[in-house]
Amino acid sequence: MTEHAIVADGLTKRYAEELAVDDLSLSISTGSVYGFLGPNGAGKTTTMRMLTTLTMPTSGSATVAGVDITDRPAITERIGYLPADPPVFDELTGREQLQYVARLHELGNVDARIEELLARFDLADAADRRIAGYSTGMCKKVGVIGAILHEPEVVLMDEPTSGLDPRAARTMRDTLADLAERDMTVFLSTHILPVVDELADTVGVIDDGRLVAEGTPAELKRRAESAESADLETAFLEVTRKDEAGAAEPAGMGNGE
Ligand SMILES: Nc1ncnc2c1ncn2[C@@H]1O[C@H](COP(=O)(O)OP(=O)(O)OP(=O)(O)O)[C@@H](O)[C@H]1O
Repeated sequence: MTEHAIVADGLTKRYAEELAVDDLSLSISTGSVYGFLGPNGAGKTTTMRMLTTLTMPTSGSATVAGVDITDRPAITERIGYLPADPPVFDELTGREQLQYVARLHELGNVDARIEELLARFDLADAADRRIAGYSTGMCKKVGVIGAILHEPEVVLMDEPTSGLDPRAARTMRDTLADLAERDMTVFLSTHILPVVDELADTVGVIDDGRLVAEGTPAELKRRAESAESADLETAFLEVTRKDEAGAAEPAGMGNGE
């Protein structure tokens, strides 16, 4: 196992005039939970899509689980990805969808693990109904189970708790904590800051495609100007605050000193 589960070096993605991700470098320790925050349109999904081989960087490089992101087959085996809208087939049942995922990963018989995960996410009763009749949250749960079924080394999740009711969101947070306990690296993008505050070892804040702050949740809170009562939301608002020219101020970037 490599010391760093995710390493990005100058990762950049340009869409025509839009510089979606700008010279992003990351070094994320194996077994840690990394909370990736940023305003709408900051470049979070684009970053995750590059790290999961779904889109090619314009320049820069990265490895995930020790594999270069140009090696799609090897990466696919080692990572799990939950996009904001999980890719599920409406015509399948939840159980069939997960059996399909198991076949894609050539997992052999994982029926017991599927049952256990369905039960954990309170989906056992719906497992034999077609996904077409599922709610948004139920689809999300199937997507989550599909992303972790093959016990990947690194799991990247885009808004894993959005659309989940409070009990399911709790289960999701417990599951993510449990995965990290088992040395899986979790890269988590969300707008729900308490989730990051609770789970993340390190937080990175991206704004206009650039990493504008990075540190532990406690460090980011300490660096907020109103440090006395600062929470992660205050810290987030400060590091993503725009100056008059509209550029993010580089406040808060550093090594915590
Ligand atoms: N396929 C694409 N073609 C052109 N522009 C794109 C494409 N995908 C993303 N962008 C642009 O890149 C920028 C970053 O988008 P991205 O989806 O990565 O942001 P995000 O941080 O995930 O936002 P949100 O929090 O709203 O999901 C945005 O300006 C977006 O319009």
